[in-house]
Amino acid sequence: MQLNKIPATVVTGFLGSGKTTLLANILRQITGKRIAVIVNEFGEQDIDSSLLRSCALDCEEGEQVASGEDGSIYELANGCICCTVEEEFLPVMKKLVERRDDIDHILIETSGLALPKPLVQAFNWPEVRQHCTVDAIITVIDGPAVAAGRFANDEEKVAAQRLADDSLDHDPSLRELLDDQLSAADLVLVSKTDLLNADEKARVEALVQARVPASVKTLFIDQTLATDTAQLEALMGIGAASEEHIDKITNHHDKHHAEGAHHDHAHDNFDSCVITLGEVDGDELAAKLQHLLKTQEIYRAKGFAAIPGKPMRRVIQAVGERLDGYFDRLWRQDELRQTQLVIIGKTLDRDEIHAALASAERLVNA
Ligand SMILES: Nc1nc2c(ncn2[C@@H]2O[C@H](COP(=O)(O)OP(=O)(O)OP(=O)(O)O)[C@@H](O)[C@H]2O)c(=O)[nH]1
Repeated sequence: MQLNKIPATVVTGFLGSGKTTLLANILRQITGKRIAVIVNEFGEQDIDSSLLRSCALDCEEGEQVASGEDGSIYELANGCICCTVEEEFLPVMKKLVERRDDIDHILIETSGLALPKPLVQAFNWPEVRQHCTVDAIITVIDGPAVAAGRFANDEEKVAAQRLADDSLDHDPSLRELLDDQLSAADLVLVSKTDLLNADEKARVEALVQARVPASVKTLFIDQTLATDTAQLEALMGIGAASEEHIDKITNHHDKHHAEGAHHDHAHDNFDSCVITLGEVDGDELAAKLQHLLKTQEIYRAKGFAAIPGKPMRRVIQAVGERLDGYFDRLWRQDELRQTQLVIIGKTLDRDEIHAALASAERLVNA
């Protein structure tokens, strides 16, 4: 029976593309809907749920986010949601189904390295199918990163490059991840378009269009989405019932399996580490991190810094080489004032990273 199923929106997209920002905007702006949130992170520290939780509290809408015995936001243990569907995702969905009278919508953020397909297939399990439907799979892609060719060059360039030199093709695991995350999309959001000029926008659009069917819409978004309640509401009412056609979607990952090739998930090539420090000098931390972003293969860094004399915690966000920081909320009395950063990349030298960032701590203690 289709009536009264709880709609679930699955938000997917590469590391740092803007998924948590989208969820935070929805939680702040969509009032009057009780939204349950499931987040899954790659990396051993749940930064996103902390950001979302503080956003949900800011909203002063206690009822807005469905509250569960383990809090309003369900965190799935580290790693990749698509590999742990049965052990982790299904039990959470069963809990939500039990509480279905208190929930109007479910928002699911996959880790930046996950494929949405196995997760959406879980909506066809009898216990879930009866009560929930996937309203849409929304794939967020980082406009500036795609425009810069981080995942794949536009088709003409790729063809020309292949002719010239096979080795010039981009990291195939990133290209395949982009393809696979796009192949499942019911809607594509190109984020950070405030950082794109018209040519770059056109390039990104062409690249997306080459990878999704004509029926899949692409929307360009920027920070103005934060207050565009009508648009945010529209994103949650797409009605795609994605679980009904998910099996038909083919992707590189399934193809490799079908060919019997030994092929790991994209995330198997990625490393992550957590750096924990005490209070740090904010400028020194930024300078050292900026240097590391240039010299190590770091795709993503995020976390919180404790700055001496500052009553608020500082959020640290890095995507590629772009580093950003802002104070989000007061440190709570029961919280340890410490600095904690999750770093995600390839072949990371944890000791070098720790030593570099620890100089920001030494400066405070000097
Ligand atoms: N300039 C600009 N920055 C943005 C926009 N959307 C997100 N960002 C920034 O991009 C960075 C990453 O955003 P997140 O929303 O945390 O990305 P994510 O996809 O959740 O990241 P992971 O969970 O680590 O995969 C943050 O510093 C955001 O502030 C945008 O529209 N414009």
